[in-house]
Amino acid sequence: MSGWRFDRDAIRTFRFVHCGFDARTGVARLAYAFDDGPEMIETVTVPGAPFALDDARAAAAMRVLRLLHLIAGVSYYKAAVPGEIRIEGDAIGADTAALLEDIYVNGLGEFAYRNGLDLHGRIRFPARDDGAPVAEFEAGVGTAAGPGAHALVAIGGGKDSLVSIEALRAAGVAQTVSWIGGSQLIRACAERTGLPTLNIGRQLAAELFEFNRQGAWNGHIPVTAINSAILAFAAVLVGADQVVFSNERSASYGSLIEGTGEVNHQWSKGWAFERGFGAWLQRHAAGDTGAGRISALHYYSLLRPFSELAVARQFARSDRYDAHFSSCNRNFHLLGERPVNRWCGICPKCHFVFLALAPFMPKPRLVAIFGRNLLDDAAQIPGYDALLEYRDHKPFECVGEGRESRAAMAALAQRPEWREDAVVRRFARDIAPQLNPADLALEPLLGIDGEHRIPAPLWERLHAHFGA
Ligand SMILES: CC(=O)N[C@H]1[C@@H](OP(=O)(O)OP(=O)(O)OC[C@H]2O[C@@H](n3ccc(=O)[nH]c3=O)[C@H](O)[C@@H]2O)O[C@H](CO)[C@@H](O)[C@@H]1O[C@H](C)C(=O)N[C@@H](C)C(=O)N[C@@H](CCC(=O)O)C(=O)O
Ligand SMILES: Nc1ncnc2c1ncn2[C@@H]1O[C@H](COP(=O)(O)OP(=O)(O)OP(=O)(O)O)[C@@H](O)[C@H]1O
Repeated sequence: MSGWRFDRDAIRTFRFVHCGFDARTGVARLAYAFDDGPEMIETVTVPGAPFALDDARAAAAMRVLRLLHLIAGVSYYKAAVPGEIRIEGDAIGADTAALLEDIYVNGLGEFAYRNGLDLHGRIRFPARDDGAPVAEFEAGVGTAAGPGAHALVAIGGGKDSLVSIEALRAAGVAQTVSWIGGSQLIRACAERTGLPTLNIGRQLAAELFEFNRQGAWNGHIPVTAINSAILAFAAVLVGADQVVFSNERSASYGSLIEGTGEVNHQWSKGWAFERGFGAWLQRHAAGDTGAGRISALHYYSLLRPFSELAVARQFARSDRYDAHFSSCNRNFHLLGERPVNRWCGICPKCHFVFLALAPFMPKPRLVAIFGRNLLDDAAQIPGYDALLEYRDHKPFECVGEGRESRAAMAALAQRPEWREDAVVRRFARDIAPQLNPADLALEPLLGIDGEHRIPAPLWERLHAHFGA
């Protein structure tokens, strides 16, 4: 509407206006608006069009697209966090509303904390009255990944997804390495795998950036939830029966903030999201329990049973990606600058990944990857203190638990090649004496956890690969 001005405090309603998919072009359009303001249209482009979908697949695609529309709305909703959410068109069920409330409240946890907002009780998705909530439906999880399975595997350019890709390769699962957005770094890693690739386009509505300039609320959003929904939608279109992410056990634990409690930057990488989202797909898109469902659509994280340290150990077993990968998030901005040499060397992810790999890699190899030794630079001590949860909380980033950082540092303090380095020496002198030595052992943190959604036959085949 011409003349409409963005005023975050005056906005009352966030509207999910409509969503649609053109099977001839592969373009999905997701439309949102505040009050009677202009439509904000995000597009997602899946290569491989035109798509010829039978009735069941077309119906499943529309259901997953609808969920994608509702999840991706979080980027726009956050700009004003109005008190009312309105969904135009068909009403959603109570279980979908509950999943969305979970994603918005927890996925915007860091955003709310940093902006001094309280979203609890504020975010309500209107739902039709379904009667009793639908029971959790996990059927089929244990039977997938047999012959004929085809996985879309998310790749993020870092170590985690590369560990999963190599594990699936070893297990003989057909996989398409898939990513969202235009990152050249991710493309280089994907090409290095030598496997088929799928690069999905995503364009945020230009209005959002304009609203940001006009004073919108801004902050972290649950990007893994959005990427998961995009890949689930793509899986239905291309006929894949699995969507595989690489979120480790450690992702389920947030930063403990005094006076606030736990705030998890990476909530949508955690177990609670995986369970809820995976069960929703099973219930609404897959299974032969009703008309218009495809036979299977399994969503799981292959690394859920492992800690960050266990994943780092696994990654260190091969040097295939040393010259290509980076976990530094500064590579992935939509706008603005990127680090020149893949690792900025000063952010929490660079700090953590260097530390997590150090116990498992020859020192010269690690220093060659990063182009410098982060543990022999006294200027990095405050960054490492936060990782160690020493006089600071764990950073709002995708890093391992404090106990993992402390155990890795303690292991290095025993190694002649590391113990004289500035950050390690300072840990051994000032921090370790205050800790219980029994809590600093590395080995117990490398164990496998039973909580995961990996299909049972696949998990059995993976045991040998992971040396379990
Ligand atoms: C690359 C990055 O870390 N970006 C975070 C940063 O955003 P910034 O403003 O510096 O730049 P851009 O990423 O270019 O974004 C520009 C604006 O666009 C909006 N926006 C972007 C993507 C989106 O999906 N929705 C959006 O609304 C937003 O208004 C931006 O200002 O700081 C932001 C605020 O804290 C973060 O939200 C940005 O994080 C990105 C969404 C992102 O993709 N981050 C991943 C690298 C990331 O954090 N991955 C985690 C997974 C965490 C999770 O799932 O929650 C990981 O490494 O494991
Ligand atoms: N652009 C993207 N498109 C699709 N999936 C992505 C994208 N970025 C990240 N992911 C996926 O999201 C999950 C979390 O990302 P994360 O950054 O932790 O993993 P990574 O890049 O594989 O490893 P690292 O932790 O070393 O950065 C992973 O499964 C990753 O594959």
